[in-house]
Amino acid sequence: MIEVFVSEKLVVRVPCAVIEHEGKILAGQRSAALSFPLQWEFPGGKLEKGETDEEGLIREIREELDVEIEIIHKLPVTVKDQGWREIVLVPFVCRLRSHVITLTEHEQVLWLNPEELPSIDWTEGDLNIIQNYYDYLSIKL
Ligand SMILES: Nc1nc2c([nH]c(=O)n2[C@@H]2O[C@H](COP(=O)(O)OP(=O)(O)OP(=O)(O)O)[C@@H](O)[C@H]2O)c(=O)[nH]1
Repeated sequence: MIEVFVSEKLVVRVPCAVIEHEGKILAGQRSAALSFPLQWEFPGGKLEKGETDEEGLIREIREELDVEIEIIHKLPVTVKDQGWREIVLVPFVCRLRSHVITLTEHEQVLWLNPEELPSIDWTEGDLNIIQNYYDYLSIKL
């Protein structure tokens, strides 16, 4: 895991994936045993030493969902202040390269239409990601 102290605050970089498949987007429900239990997130996680955002994301998605992804587009970074640390969320629009998902960490996943995304209880900061994803879709269309 890469952690950097800036002005005494821990900064943690977390690449995460907005995975598109057949017009829907994957949301993952965090485990009841983790921080922010049962809230929804875009799968991903903290970087390991020496990894780029893209390498870390591909590894995390393999570990969490047992699938391969193709990274399509980087969305703007969203910073989430948790008081004692800052989470720097680095979202990427991705597509599946393999299709059988096996969950190793999440309680469940949902495939949602883009307009359904705000209807579930996301971890704080993710609504920014959703808005940035909408902006990306509007430019793309
Ligand atoms: N993967 C992911 N993490 C997110 C999102 N939004 C968000 O705030 N986070 C936070 O970023 C951190 C990601 O770390 P992680 O995936 O290794 O999860 P973790 O529970 O083991 O970490 P933690 O115990 O340090 O909080 C978590 O604190 C998680 O709550 C998101 O959309 N995707």
